[in-house]
Amino acid sequence: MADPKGTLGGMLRQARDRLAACGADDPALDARLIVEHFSGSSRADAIARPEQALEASVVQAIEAAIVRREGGEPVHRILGFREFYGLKLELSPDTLEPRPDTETLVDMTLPFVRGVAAREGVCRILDLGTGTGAIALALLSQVENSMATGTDLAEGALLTAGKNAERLGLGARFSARKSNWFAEISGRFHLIVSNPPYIGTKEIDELRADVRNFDPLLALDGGADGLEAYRRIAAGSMRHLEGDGRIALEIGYDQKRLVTEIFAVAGFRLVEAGRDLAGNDRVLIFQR
Ligand SMILES: C[S@@+](CC[C@H](N)C(=O)[O-])C[C@H]1O[C@@H](n2cnc3c(N)ncnc32)[C@H](O)[C@@H]1O
Repeated sequence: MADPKGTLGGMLRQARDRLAACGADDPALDARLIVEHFSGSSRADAIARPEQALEASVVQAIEAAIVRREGGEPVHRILGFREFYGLKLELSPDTLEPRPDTETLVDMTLPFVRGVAAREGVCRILDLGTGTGAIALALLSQVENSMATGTDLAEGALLTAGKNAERLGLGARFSARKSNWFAEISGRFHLIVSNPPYIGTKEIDELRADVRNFDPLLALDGGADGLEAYRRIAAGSMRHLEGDGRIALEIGYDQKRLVTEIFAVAGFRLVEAGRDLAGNDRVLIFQR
């Protein structure tokens, strides 16, 4: 009989037990993601053929991934990709790992993007701080007559976003541009979206270790009170938004009132607010 450590089922059990012992939030899921990724197997394989033998190099790669996970590295950082809105997005050290909560922002803006695309023939989107390209690419994947510019200050993020767009067949409708918020942007857009850094500088140390140690600081640090990016985005939006355009923002759970005030001073009113999967205030949509 094959050494159970070298079989698909045995490896899954071993990975799950080790990750449970180190306190991972969801050891069964992490084990499955790691084993499937490095062995090229599927969930169905694990059910139908648990005795399937794994090559020594595959066992080694899985072992190495488990050690990284035991050390606190998030599972998607180890795999190098994360699913967002049904899209497989490559990650890099310069990109935030896109979060399921951000899908709320995509859900809430899709009807507007569809409406503009149907009415005007095209919807132009600006995604400020695009990271992996998550928000822009999700919208482009859902609405054919749309195009997006994704900006970031991190060149590594722009490279990754561009690669994601190409791999997903969205490259012709996505352009990545290095810009400090609006600094290098010209023209007007129907929709400005952003999930900017919104954690106050002093609160960064209090974040969970897996966020603090593996998401890039540039993606997290929103300045002294966490609101610096919103001030910059509010200040530039009037010049870059079409007359009947919308601004859709992800916010921290306690920032709704303050961000609404910042945009009111810049001439925008709140037209919609949404909560995330846990019921926290998470998305604000503004227009003139
Ligand atoms: C919270 S992450 C969001 C990434 C992505 N949009 C998402 O939702 O997964 C914020 C992004 O803003 C970028 N960023 C930070 N400061 C910036 C600036 N001054 N100008 C443009 N982008 C900036 C970061 O590099 C990071 O990619």
